[in-house]
Amino acid sequence: MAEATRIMTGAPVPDWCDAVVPVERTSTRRFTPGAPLDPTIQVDAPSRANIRRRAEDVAIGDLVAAAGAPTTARLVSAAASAGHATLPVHRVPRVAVLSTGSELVPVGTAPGPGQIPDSNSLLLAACVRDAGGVPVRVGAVPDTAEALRAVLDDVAPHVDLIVTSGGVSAGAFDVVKEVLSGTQDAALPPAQGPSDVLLVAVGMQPGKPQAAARWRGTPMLGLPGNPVSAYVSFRAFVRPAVRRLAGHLDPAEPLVERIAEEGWRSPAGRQQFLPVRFVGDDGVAPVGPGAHHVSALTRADAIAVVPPEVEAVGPGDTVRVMVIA
Ligand SMILES: Nc1nc2c(c(=O)[nH]1)N[C@H]1C(S)=C(S)[C@@H](COP(=O)(O)OP(=O)(O)OC[C@H]3O[C@@H](n4cnc5c(N)ncnc54)[C@H](O)[C@@H]3O)O[C@H]1N2
Ligand code: MOO
Repeated sequence: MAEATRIMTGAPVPDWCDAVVPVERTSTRRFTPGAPLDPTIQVDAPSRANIRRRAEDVAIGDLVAAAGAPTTARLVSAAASAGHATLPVHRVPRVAVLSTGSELVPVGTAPGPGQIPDSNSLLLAACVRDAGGVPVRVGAVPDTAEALRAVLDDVAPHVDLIVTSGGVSAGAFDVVKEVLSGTQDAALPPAQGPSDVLLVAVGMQPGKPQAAARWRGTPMLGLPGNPVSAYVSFRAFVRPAVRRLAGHLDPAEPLVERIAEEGWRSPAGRQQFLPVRFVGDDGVAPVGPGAHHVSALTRADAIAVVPPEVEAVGPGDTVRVMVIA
């Protein structure tokens, strides 16, 4: 003969009880407010059944959230359950995105002769969001040093990173290069202009011309203007920076291995970033002859990253790819 008492889900278990039986498995069937409890339990109660033990989820000293872990809804719940009303977190980085080019018109405005829509500022702003930052989209800035300097002065104090597109190559109007190289600003101290300037040709294709600097102390990355180059450069250089600023401990792009279904050529001495689509379970193939066109990116599932010493990828070769989420 055993004794029983009524208990609701979540209530503390009296210390003389050693099991909990769901009401629908007793002769009472369901609790009715005010009705007397039927004293007869018709089931065998396996010992310890339906009792949640103290610390069975998390014990004192268990790790609930590792440093650098993303503050997901699940992590917030676990921390709250362990009694943490606040957590030390990294601020979501604010990233200014601006395009340079006097040929650019805002998206939605019909381009005249010699003009094109400023697609890069939308592309890069969306990439910043995907990377976990807040984009501050400045839009297009004409190719004059005065205009670019004024915009950089304006945004630098309010953001954690500035990303520009265009104006870093060898043209006559390569304005990012001009203002960073400081030819006109040799006398400006770093607090009023550029410092730590790198204007480089990176051994990659596309994306060869790149710039890195600080503007009035704020980090700045200058990407090439060609839209596919801008996208690939964002994935290679900017996304890891945004993730680092957001507090990720391992901000690098993960590469996964796939098998080339078709072969393609790769430039000697440059790391190739080629838009590819997934084929079958583990294959990839180039998206087509227009891989340097921005519309090709919409058909791509990943970017194949081919090392500089490889001049041709053959069918059946293993290639490493960055997946486009
Ligand atoms: N003499 C040389 N010319 C070029 C070289 C070189 O080494 N020597 N490099 C080539 C490479 S590689 C690239 S990439 C481009 C990059 O040059 P810039 O970063 O200075 O880019 P821009 O000339 O400003 O623009 C290139 C191309 O992309 C279009 N563009 C620019 N911004 C946008 C935007 N916001 N949205 C859409 N499209 C944009 C721009 O109109 C040009 O057609 O230089 C090569 N030349
Ligand atoms: O390397 Mo450029 O970046 O050819 O497109």
